[in-house]
Amino acid sequence: MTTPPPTADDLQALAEAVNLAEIEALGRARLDRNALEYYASGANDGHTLRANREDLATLRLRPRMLVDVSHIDTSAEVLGLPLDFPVGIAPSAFHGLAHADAERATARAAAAAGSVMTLSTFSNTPIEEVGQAAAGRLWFQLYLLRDRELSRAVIARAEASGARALVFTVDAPYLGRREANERHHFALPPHLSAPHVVSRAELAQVETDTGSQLTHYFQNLVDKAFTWNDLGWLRAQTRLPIVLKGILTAEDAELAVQHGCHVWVSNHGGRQLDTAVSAVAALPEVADAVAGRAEVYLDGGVTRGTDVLKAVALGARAVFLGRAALWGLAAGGEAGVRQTLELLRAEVRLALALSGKQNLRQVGRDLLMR
Ligand SMILES: Cc1cc2nc3c(=O)[nH]c(=O)nc-3n(C[C@H](O)[C@H](O)[C@H](O)COP(=O)(O)O)c2cc1C
Ligand SMILES: CCCCC(=O)C(=O)O
Repeated sequence: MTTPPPTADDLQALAEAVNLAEIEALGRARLDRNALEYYASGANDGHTLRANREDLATLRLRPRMLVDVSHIDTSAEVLGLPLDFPVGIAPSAFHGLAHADAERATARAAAAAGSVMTLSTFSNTPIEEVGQAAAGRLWFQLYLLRDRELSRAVIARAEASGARALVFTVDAPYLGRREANERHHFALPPHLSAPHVVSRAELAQVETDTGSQLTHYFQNLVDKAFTWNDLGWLRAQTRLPIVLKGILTAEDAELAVQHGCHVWVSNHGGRQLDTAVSAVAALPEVADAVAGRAEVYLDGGVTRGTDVLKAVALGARAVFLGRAALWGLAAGGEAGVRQTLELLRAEVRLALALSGKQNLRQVGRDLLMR
């Protein structure tokens, strides 16, 4: 099914939304079951999905008073790219389920907000088009395919399209079991495809009567044997910085740094190994292990300016939005993602001021209760 374009009333409701939770409700209401369950689901019982948010919310702040906060600077930098505030878009598959403009809309919103978009290997839009829309504010997420030649071709296309980093996802050799998608046989609607990896004709041949089309399709495409020893191969394919997405332990953070990579703390939005540690709970040990030798980012459960500050306090240079961006896209296309980012930017600014901080460089672990 195609999600109908947002009406004038939808866009009015979006413009009046005061927080990301309201945009989420608007976005959810516009999606059919197939799309909604795909976006919303976590693996199995959803413990990690919930823990990402709960653990962010329960961390307590230690604000300082009587600081001159008449000027607040929210700016940040990721791999040399200046950001207006420390929030980017995490890679997520299939933006075409939310809006006809799909990844182009998300990219335009990220560019307009001074953010950065990470395009998924499983996008519905070819990277060449997204690169144009992102105006230099683009990273590319790589799933390493068993077909190494196809992987090489995709990496070359990402470079040629202006991507500034390769985000290599390491937590999904197999797709976690999102049981709602299995129960209701998730499938990409016929008007959508995944142009980096597979043709619509191939997709149509995937068996769906036994579960999620996605699971079958993914399991066949992705390389499950890739290890730390193979990273040299990947390094040789690109001159872009490599970010390993899905790191949750000090041990793997150390290996990532030894292999010349940056570190993205994530449990894939609770969609992979259920009961894995929440992203924010994993962040301190990862940041300590990295010890300034590489950049550290986080995603998972970020919906508030205070969430952003807490991640920065624990060592993240920036955080990334997964579902929040998708809800915005569903609620109102480019305008919805833009509104999501602008609300969050304002919250980051206010949270800094009320914490007695003028900029992100002043945000450290002393902002948090032990
Ligand atoms: C619908 C959906 C699709 C996703 N697709 C991808 C993907 O293609 N590649 C990837 O590395 N991560 C993917 N992720 C994980 C996100 O990049 C991110 O880690 C996660 O959504 C962050 O959690 P949050 O949704 O609570 O912000 C996806 C997440 C969702 C919700
Ligand atoms: C087949 C695309 C997989 C996308 C993904 O990573 C997810 O759904 O979490």
